[in-house]
Amino acid sequence: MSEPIRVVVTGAAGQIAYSLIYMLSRGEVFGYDQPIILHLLDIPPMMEVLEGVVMEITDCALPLVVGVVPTADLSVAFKDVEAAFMVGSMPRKKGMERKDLLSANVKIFKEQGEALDKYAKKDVKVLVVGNPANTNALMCSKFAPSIPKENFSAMTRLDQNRAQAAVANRLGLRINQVRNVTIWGNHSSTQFPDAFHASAQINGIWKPVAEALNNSPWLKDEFVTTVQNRGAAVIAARKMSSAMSAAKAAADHMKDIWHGTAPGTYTSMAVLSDGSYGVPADIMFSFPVTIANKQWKIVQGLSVDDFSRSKLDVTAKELLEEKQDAVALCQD
Ligand SMILES: NC(=O)C1=CN([C@@H]2O[C@H](COP(=O)(O)OP(=O)(O)OC[C@H]3O[C@@H](n4cnc5c(N)ncnc54)[C@H](O)[C@@H]3O)[C@@H](O)[C@H]2O)C=CC1
Ligand SMILES: O=C(O)CCC(=O)C(=O)O
Repeated sequence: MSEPIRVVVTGAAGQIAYSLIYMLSRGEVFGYDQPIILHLLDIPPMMEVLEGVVMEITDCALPLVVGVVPTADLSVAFKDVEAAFMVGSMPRKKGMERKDLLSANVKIFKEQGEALDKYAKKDVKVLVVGNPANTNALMCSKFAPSIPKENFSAMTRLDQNRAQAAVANRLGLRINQVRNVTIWGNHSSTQFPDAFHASAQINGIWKPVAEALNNSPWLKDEFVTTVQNRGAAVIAARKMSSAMSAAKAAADHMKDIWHGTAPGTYTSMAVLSDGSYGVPADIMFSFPVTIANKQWKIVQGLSVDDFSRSKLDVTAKELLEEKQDAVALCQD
């Protein structure tokens, strides 16, 4: 067995963490032979609830969990961690847009960025889940200057999973018979779910999804709006935001960072824009990426027609506005 790694989950007493911790503890992310020490951070009023979560982890009798550190202290939570799931923050309620959470949440990511900078391993991989995830990730990285910016990403994998599932359902295929659906931009209702570069396996042969769907207008309208608004639809139905699917997506995202993407496939994550595809630099924008040796690379050379261009521009504009607001909030 390898040496244990330290993994922090923030918002550990909350609903996403409740599903995520189990997946991590089973070995689904870091490997079935990788022991872990779980660092579980929440705020002081949640310590009793967190104690209950710790009891349950113990009672699961999970061989890979060799230590659990529940805490409300940032210096303990981030000490020597190699992977960070930044979930802890307020979720939106019915009728809110995710960016409405900026004023409530961004300072959490400022403070926790500073703590990562001080206490975490310098090669820590940081996944921001808490909304508005892209801009929180940007600010978190800005307040952790000693950690490479490339180590920070924000989660759009849930949107990708939703999009992949929607295409598979439409074509009557299994989920693994659809690949390379991309989410561009913000984890918000301006995101652009793009199946124009995706493929579907039909009768054993991979072909473009657009061809499989006979260039159906669905790909430009209902598919896009359904994925954009899926989070709100879950809130309307459940009266709480998505949690099981969010935890699964967080696990998928970090698993790809740890083990890489499969040949011929790519995945979506919000990473620091370098100006690829005409996207402004220095915002956390979701791109298609390949990953090897825990390093991502933006997939280059995908065609962007006028329809896609206008979608990319709208979501980039929103991220620039969020960034401006976040910078102002973090100056207070
Ligand atoms: N990027 C994505 O695709 C998704 C993002 N989200 C976001 O994830 C976040 C968490 O969602 P849930 O787990 O459902 O919320 P929740 O309310 O069930 O849990 C959040 C937890 O964070 C804790 N928390 C609050 N401030 C904290 C701080 N400063 N430090 C540490 N912990 C703190 C709370 O006490 C609570 O236990 C929300 O912002 C939500 O909008 C949710 C689903 C998908
Ligand atoms: O929609 C929200 O604001 C919370 C959950 C979420 O981000 C999602 O379901 O995509």
